[in-house]
Amino acid sequence: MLEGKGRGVVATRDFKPGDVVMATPPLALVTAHVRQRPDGELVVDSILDRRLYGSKWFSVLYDGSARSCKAGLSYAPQEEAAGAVSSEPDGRPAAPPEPLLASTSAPSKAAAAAAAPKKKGFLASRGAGRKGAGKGAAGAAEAGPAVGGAAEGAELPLPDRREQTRLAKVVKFNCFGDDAEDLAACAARGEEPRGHIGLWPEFAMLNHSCAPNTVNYVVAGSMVVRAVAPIAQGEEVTICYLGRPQLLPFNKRIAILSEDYGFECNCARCLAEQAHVDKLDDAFLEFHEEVEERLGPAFLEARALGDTAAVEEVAEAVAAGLRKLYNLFRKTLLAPDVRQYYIASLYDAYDLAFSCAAALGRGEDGSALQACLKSMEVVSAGSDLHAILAVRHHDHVLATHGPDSPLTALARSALRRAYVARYGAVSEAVMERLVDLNRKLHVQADAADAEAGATAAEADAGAGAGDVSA
Ligand SMILES: C[S@@+](CC[C@H](N)C(=O)[O-])C[C@H]1O[C@@H](n2cnc3c(N)ncnc32)[C@H](O)[C@@H]1O
Repeated sequence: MLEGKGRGVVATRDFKPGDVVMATPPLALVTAHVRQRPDGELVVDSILDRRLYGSKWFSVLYDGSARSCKAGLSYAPQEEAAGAVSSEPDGRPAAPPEPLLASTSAPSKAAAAAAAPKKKGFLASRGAGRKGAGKGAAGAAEAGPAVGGAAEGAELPLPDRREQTRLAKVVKFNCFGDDAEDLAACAARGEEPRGHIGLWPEFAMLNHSCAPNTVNYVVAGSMVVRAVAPIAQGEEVTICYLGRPQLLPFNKRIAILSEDYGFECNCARCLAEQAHVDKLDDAFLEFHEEVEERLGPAFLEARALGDTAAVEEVAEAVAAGLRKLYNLFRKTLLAPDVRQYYIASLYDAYDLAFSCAAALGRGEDGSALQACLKSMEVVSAGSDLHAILAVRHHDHVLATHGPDSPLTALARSALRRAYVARYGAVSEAVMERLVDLNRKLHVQADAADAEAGATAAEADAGAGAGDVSA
């Protein structure tokens, strides 16, 4: 039990960055094609179909009520024989269930009715926060039989409506999903990455921080949680529930966590940002709004129209806003760690600076890259974005300063730190392979971005809307 948080996970020994803190199989798992994230209701259906609600986990997992957060857990990790997953006491299948493909199952009426409204509340809907997360079923090509799971529970009667409602809430508050596994690692293993959503009960015991000390992702159906900072014995192990919104200012993060998860975030980052915002004279929150509501949409429109002058205007406004805030940071003598939290919460502004530089054909924006990379190290170490930004930053510094520069050596160390946090202490050869795959991924993503811009511009030109030069 942790003050104000219900139950949580506490380290029973010291961990260093890259160490695996937890690797645990799912109780239920639904997969889909890459870039699609199945709906959480399919997890409810999978649990009902396979009679997995017989698991003891359903009597102890958080269901949104304060009472359920206090239920005692008699969980003791099983001694694992040669890595086998043993299970019987908690009703978990002896082997991880075969994932149910989203395309094989249409939600049952009962479960759909019982499931909570499809809003953002599924932990999964925030996942690792990639753009374009799809909901709903996968393409049929992958369809396969829904097998495995709960043969031993097949005699269980279906739960009544009230119990089904609770089950849907347990899924809502405890499941996790993403629109892909780690793309580079999948490519290295020759696997097709897949969108997924599932319930990993031990993992669901982890509480949230906006600057967590671990990163998590799915490997072959299991949830892997890796330390991204030193974790001392007795310290709480935290994950981030937010995905991409993790990079928003504290007021937005707090609102999402309160609305979707019903708690007030008191993590070190939220407290630090909140405590200092008065000193910044509202300039920080106003600039963020300006980027979100005016400059971001103006950039997209200008890029689609190929209006270079308008892109330039946006670039200048973003640069001026960031300069002004830096001066304020300096004047108000924000401590470096607090300043770093603010910089992380200005991620969208740096992202826009990148996009403007790319649309104007200027290549990488070195200072924006550095700020983004530092932000990742501080609040989102080991994330997929961290791995990609570390490569971009390294390649930019190498191209600008050459292989013998001390700056290139520093960039190389930052790259190594990112890869250790995400993939563990892998050999140089494996790291090189992963770096190369991530490099290709970001080149592809940039090309797709540019193409999207060009397509929009062509559509506009077709409608007689203007000059397509970008
Ligand atoms: C997936 S559960 C995590 C485990 C939970 N503490 C329990 O006892 O089952 C998510 C819920 O834990 C609580 N929680 C998680 N992180 C928290 C935090 N940083 N501060 C307060 N409550 C938190 C909230 O009630 C949240 O909805």
